[in-house]
Amino acid sequence: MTGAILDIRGLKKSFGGLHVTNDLTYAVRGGALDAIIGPNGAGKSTFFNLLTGYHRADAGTIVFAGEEITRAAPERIVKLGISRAFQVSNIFHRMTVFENVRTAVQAQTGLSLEFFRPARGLALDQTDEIIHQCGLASRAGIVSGRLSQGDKKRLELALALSGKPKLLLLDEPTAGMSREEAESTMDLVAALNRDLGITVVFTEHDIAAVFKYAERITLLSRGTMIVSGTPEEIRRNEDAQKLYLGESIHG
Ligand SMILES: Nc1ncnc2c1ncn2[C@@H]1O[C@H](COP(=O)(O)OP(=O)(O)OP(=O)(O)O)[C@@H](O)[C@H]1O
Repeated sequence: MTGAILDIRGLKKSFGGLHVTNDLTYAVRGGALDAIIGPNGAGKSTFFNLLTGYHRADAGTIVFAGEEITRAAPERIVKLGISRAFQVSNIFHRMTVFENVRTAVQAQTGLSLEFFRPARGLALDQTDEIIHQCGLASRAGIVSGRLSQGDKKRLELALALSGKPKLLLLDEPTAGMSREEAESTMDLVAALNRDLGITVVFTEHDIAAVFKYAERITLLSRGTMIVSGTPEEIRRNEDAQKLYLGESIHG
């Protein structure tokens, strides 16, 4: 793919005898907002674990922004610009929204705010900016444990932004949300993609969100890519219908 920010060829990973990632070739255009779908156990999380260096591939290559990262350590991959917002929350629930984001920004800069005043000012500016970008300004002083599900997801996105990512990986960003919260969360993801130019790849079981927001959809099953295309192409694809979508998108 020309203009690909992520280029994956022949990626393989097995656990015991189970081929969880099975000769996967996949590319993402810089600036894209793409979805990965598939049944439970299809290998979506494992794929993200390989991308972030949490698991080591058995074979194949992963190239990100022109650099091979197949065997890179997680810290190196984060530094190069891949950030992941987890399905399971990363938030410190007793801290306020502001304190959570400031802590993440501070961890990213690696400087102590207590001893280095210019760094402190920069970190506070960046904290404010991220809180605004994520629509959390009116929640900045609230203890994070008290946030609604939708606002918790906004905070997770804010924490992911602290690393100034080029590529954001989202595990089921609308899991456990009402329809309104899901829409509002995906509107924010789309805004971060459009306004900040961050490439986004998200996994999702919420098919309505996938078809509304994704520019390209890739269906995985048993660790293999079954089909990848525009929402319209996936909607019309017989394998996608048979393996995953069933009747759910006809209406
Ligand atoms: N560390 C591991 N050791 C052994 N098996 C694993 C490991 N991680 C994942 N698996 C297996 O790999 C398969 C794919 O799991 P994975 O979590 O990647 O799927 P998924 O598509 O993300 O599923 P879901 O939609 O339920 O989140 C499953 O059969 C799982 O049990």
